[in-house]
Amino acid sequence: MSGSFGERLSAAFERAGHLCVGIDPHPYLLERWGLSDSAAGVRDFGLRVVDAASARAGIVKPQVAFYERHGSAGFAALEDVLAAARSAGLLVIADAKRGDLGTSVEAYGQAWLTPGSPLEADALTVSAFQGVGSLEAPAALAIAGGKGLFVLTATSNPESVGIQTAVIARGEQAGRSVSASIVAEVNSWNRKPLGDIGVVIGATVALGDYGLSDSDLAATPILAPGFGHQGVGFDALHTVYGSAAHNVVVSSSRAILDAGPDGITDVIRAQTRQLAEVFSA
Ligand SMILES: O=c1ccn([C@@H]2O[C@H](COP(=O)(O)O)[C@@H](O)[C@H]2O)c(=O)[nH]1
Repeated sequence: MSGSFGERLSAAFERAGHLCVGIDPHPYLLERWGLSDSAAGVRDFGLRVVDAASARAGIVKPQVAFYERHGSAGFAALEDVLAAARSAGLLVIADAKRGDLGTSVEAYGQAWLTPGSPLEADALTVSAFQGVGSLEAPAALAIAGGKGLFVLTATSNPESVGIQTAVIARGEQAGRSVSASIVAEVNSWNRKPLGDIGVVIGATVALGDYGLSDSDLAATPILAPGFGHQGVGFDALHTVYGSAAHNVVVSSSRAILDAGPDGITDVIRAQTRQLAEVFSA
């Protein structure tokens, strides 16, 4: 592995496009895939998705919660899925949404972003509820080691609107929305053309409602759930993200996984093609 996370993400976009295949072994999907709702089932599911994604997409995003359901055996399964994805040359975003402060959040960073660690991924989703500054240690670790973070900023779920559009009352970010303050602070860690510390901005949101504009995101990687099962079509990409669309990791889980083990390769191929058309239009 060489280069910064931003460089590796740009290379993945260039090589394989912007699709990020979600690895979300929901119980209903395990049943549909003929697998048991067990650690062995989620392991098999993850490995099959990795196999289908490799050579057809550049990025995968395992949803850690579905592995954590199975305790230590689930984490062992996840370790195998992460290792298989990375050795297949896929960029891996662990969707674990970790957040804390001081040495505790530093330990989360070490768990997911240290080269050679059992749960090594290329990037980790994190929460800034304790302040973006609380993420300093994992951000420094990521930047030093060629890894990335994606900070929850304007999430795709409707329940988030109140808290994420709330206006900051005190401190250096006073007057900005919570989302805009997260973007401003994250950007202080980023360098052009594409930084290592990204944000999660769902495809279901309108940037303006959050006090954001596409020009704020010129060098910021954007992890974008909300496509497919949550209702947004790929053709909305430029409308939602404007000039920042070229930085978007287009996350799609159930809209791919619903195809089952026999249909998944065709769906990944089709979604990759659709996205390439959106970017070339
Ligand atoms: O704002 C957010 C942040 C994360 N997610 C996660 O992305 C996938 C979406 O799955 P779909 O099946 O494509 O809807 C899932 O793992 C969520 O936990 C999100 O949806 N929104």
